[in-house]
Amino acid sequence: MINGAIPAGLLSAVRSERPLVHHITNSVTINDCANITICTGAAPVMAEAPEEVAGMVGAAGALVLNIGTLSATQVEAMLIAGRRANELGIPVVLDPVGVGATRFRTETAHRLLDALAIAVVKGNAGEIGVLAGTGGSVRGVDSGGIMGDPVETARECARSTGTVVSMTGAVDVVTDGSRIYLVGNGNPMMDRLSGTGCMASSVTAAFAAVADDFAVASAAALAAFGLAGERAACGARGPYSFRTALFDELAGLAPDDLAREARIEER
Ligand SMILES: Nc1ncnc2c1ncn2[C@@H]1O[C@H](COP(=O)(O)OP(=O)(O)O)[C@@H](O)[C@H]1O
Ligand SMILES: Cc1ncsc1CCOP(=O)(O)O
Ligand SMILES: [Mg+2]
Repeated sequence: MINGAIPAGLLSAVRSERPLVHHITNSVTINDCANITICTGAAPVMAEAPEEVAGMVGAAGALVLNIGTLSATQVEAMLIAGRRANELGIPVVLDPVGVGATRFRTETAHRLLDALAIAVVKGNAGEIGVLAGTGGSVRGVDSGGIMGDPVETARECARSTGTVVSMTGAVDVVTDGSRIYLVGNGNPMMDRLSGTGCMASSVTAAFAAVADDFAVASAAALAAFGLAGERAACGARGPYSFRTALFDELAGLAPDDLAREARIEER
């Protein structure tokens, strides 16, 4: 297990620095992403007009590119914002929502990975399997699973893309291609809501904004989000009361709680 003081320190840093997290994201979960960013302790802004994204990202601590409801104009905006973020050294988190489901999504994900220095790719197992080229299936935005070993899939994706890969699931796998972190926090209720994957990217970006090590930041973010999910599940009557509790529990999560209850195993 990695020492809980590490994720706890990052959560404290998010709360004290309150970084701005610029999102170019989908129209389904955009409000959830804004609010989970606030509950983490950071500040969200959603801006996607090509005319303003370079200006906006200049004030940000991290940039999220989420391809959930893509359009050609959004791709243009992602490239402009991503290039400016790279010039300024601002970490970029790519959420390749539904990659593999259509040619447009797959081509766009590869185009972003080729054109930009992406710090973290955060996706579900199917999405990471597609990007790794090792076999993954995606139906709509849902993972249909992967061929082979999850750790090897994530590692291959990290190596082929040159990014930190954060692959979510019952146990999250985070790797930079050499180090492997397995995050055990979370609850199956998180899989019964649309948007928990997108929110995981927002939380990851908030942590990346205050970190130098994006693999550790990604694992810490998933531990914090997963721990909020564990606590939220306790009193929930179903997916929607769980959803409300998920925001409340993350907002109320103290760094000391995370220090004690984060379950991040280094392989
Ligand atoms: N069965 C599960 N047990 C615990 N946590 C889960 C489970 N399924 C998903 N999660 C958590 O829910 C979040 C979203 O993951 P996932 O469902 O894989 O993403 P997506 O919504 O992109 O398909 C992650 O933080 C992950 O750890
Ligand atoms: C349902 C849906 N359709 C396009 S984007 C989106 C949300 C996907 O969110 P998540 O991957 O976090 O469940
Ligand atoms: Mg997703």
